[in-house]
Amino acid sequence: MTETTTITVAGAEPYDILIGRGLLPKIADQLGTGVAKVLIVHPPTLGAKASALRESLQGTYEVLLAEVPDAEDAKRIEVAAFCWGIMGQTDFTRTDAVIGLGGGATTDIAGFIAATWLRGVTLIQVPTSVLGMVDASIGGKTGINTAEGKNLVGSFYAPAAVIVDFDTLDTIPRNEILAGFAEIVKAGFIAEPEILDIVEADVDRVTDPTTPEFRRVVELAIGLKARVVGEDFKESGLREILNYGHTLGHAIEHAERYRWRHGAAISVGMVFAAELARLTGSLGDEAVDRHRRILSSLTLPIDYPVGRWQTLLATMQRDKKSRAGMLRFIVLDDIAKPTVLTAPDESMLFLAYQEVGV
Ligand SMILES: NC(=O)c1ccc[n+]([C@@H]2O[C@H](COP(=O)([O-])OP(=O)(O)OC[C@H]3O[C@@H](n4cnc5c(N)ncnc54)[C@H](O)[C@@H]3O)[C@@H](O)[C@H]2O)c1
Ligand SMILES: O=C(O)C(=O)C[C@@H](O)[C@H](O)[C@H](O)COP(=O)(O)O
Ligand SMILES: [Zn+2]
Repeated sequence: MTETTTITVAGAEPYDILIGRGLLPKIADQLGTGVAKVLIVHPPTLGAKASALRESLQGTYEVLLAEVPDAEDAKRIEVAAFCWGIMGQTDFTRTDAVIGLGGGATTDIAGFIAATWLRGVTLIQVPTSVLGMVDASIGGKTGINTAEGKNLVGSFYAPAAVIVDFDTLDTIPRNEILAGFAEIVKAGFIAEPEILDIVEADVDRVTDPTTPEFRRVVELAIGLKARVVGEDFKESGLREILNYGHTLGHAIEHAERYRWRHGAAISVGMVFAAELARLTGSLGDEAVDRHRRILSSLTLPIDYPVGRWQTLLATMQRDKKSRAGMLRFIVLDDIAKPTVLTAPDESMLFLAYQEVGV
């Protein structure tokens, strides 16, 4: 029997994150009373798990399935409209509930339709990827992409519960585990250096979901995310630290038409942010090299073609952290000392980019 860890996210409407194994039967407890219909939003890869979940809830609830496209292809307005269509045709009311079952892209679109249908219905997030477990399913950032950029439309909408069940990882491809580690390592660099030590000690053990090392780093990353979003739900300050590596990372995802994994793109983005901090004099060589060593040990990319700079710069201008046309980056003064760098000189940005450029 595996122990269940419960982490509560503070805020106007606090909610629990349950972490462990064999937790899917607990979903019914989290739905509360008064729910009649449940819509499970899932990608094709999670079809069998969605059907099993439907079986377990059927009888108590009327369970509907919305199969959405895989990965980033789900984060489109047409997919939201498809889900709203199902809800409209089945008289889905304000007391019904949405379950997001899948990776971060699925939980982002599931959150978005729950936030917008009738201006908000109950949402339970059931992440099935490492990245979804440690980051995307927590904190209520929901959203879709537009032609101009990533996550440009969305809302802050907290789930009623997050169920992190490691049993759901039994089908996850190895490369998706490693992509998820980019966000775990991000948590290490911005606030939880113990994560970095554990990854450095044995990368094979820490990336094996059956080991205590895996559980430890996942719980550290979840704990950090829960603390940060509990304090600053709408990203008016502290929450920006969770965007470490994302300014360039999102621009790379957009430039690559989402063929790059989110974790891979922010891996390059973190090395870029580290190089930027080295150029401003706030981060030493060893800390920058540590970024490269750790991310490479996870087989994550640490460079990108140098000729794409102008395209990336144009996309970065639309980043949500920009203010009055000024670019802002999360950088480190040291490991676990994140800060905001506002309007760095364009020549310095290009110099930092050349350091990651190939
Ligand atoms: N809302 C937030 O706070 C937040 C935070 C971080 C990332 N995100 C978003 O999350 C997304 C990235 O998340 P992701 O890496 O989980 O991507 P994803 O949802 O695309 O999942 C990655 C791949 O793994 C597959 N998969 C997931 N679980 C599986 C399982 N158990 N078995 C087999 N296959 C499985 C998916 O079908 C997909 O092909 C991006 O869109 C990113 O912007 C959001
Ligand atoms: O929760 C947050 O806040 C984050 O920034 C977490 C990021 O890992 C995540 O990718 C998020 O979706 C990025 O947000 P955005 O506001 O830059 O779109
Ligand atoms: Zn991210």
